[in-house]
Amino acid sequence: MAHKKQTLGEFIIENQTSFKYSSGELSSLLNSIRLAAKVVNHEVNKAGLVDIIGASGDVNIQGEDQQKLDVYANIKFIQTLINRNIVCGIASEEEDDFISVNSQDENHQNKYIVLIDPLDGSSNIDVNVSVGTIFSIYRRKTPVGSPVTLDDFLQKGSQQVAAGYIVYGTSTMLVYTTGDGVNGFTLNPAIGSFYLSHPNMKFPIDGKIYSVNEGNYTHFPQGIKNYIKYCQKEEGDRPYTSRYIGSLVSDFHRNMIKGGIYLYPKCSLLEPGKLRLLYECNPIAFLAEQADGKASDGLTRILDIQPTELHQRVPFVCGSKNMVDKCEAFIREAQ
Ligand SMILES: O=P(O)(O)OC[C@H]1O[C@](O)(COP(=O)(O)O)[C@@H](O)[C@@H]1O
Ligand SMILES: [Mg+2]
Ligand SMILES: [Mg+2]
Repeated sequence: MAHKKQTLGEFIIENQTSFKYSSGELSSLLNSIRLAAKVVNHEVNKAGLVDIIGASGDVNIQGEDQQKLDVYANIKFIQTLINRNIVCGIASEEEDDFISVNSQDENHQNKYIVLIDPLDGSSNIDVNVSVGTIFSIYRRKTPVGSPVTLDDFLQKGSQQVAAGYIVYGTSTMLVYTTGDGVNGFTLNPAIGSFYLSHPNMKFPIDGKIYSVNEGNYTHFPQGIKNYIKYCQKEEGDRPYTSRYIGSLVSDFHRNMIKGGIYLYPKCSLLEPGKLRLLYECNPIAFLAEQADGKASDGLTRILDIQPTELHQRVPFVCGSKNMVDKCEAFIREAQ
């Protein structure tokens, strides 16, 4: 059956022309991400058997203990992109600063930058719960041939040319958009190819699942507390079901398929929230909107936020449109 489905490689080439700036460069970049995803997937799948479980002993710029798999995935994605000379700059959750790739070489005509969360859901690595990788792609702003600058990375999410994630779960899937809808591909481990399994993915406009770390409830803003109470109230089609995996990619993926809302609000413990705008919220928000869902910081559309720092955090509300609208209404009301 699998052989009848289109492979990711075929899909990328076939859809190249629908891409505004189609020059083949973006296709090569997506293919490099596809390759790195397979390499990391191979390591994730045998996590219990090789020395890839646990902390690496290092701390990243966010003050978080880097897990061995964070470091491994970070190296594999960066190496794959640099070795294929396919980007001019890379930023990663696990790197303090952005990496300028060969940009001194004026012949270096590459025009794309990539921002990655190499391993999302790090707290779940050791307990065999699904984790992911998130990527976001922009055209550089600075002229080709000149060194990339921070400005190239601090672009609004609305400027993304492509975004996606890989979820390493019961099956491994790569889901992405180039601004022309969202498509999901499942890896056939026996053949080592991704096949189009979820064409044209769409958020149900409404859902019955809410995903939030309720352990932080007492620290949440009043509007969020009111919305969570609303989700739990015995009324109409409520209470909703609480589902929280603790891996943004996996919670988002489930909610996109079944209908639901994910919240990581600001709270007095974590101002202004935990998730990073550039390589978590922007790519997930781009996918959400391309799948008829919605994403904001509770008030402002995520893709309209002007970034000011590489690792800045923002509150995040994302999912089925009607549910996000409702949550935002509670936030505005409480304000
Ligand atoms: O444990 P908490 O505070 O609920 O946070 C869980 C959230 O943090 C994250 O793990 C942050 O991502 P990283 O694992 O890439 O740092 C999200 O995937 C997840 O949704
Ligand atoms: Mg993450
Ligand atoms: Mg991470």
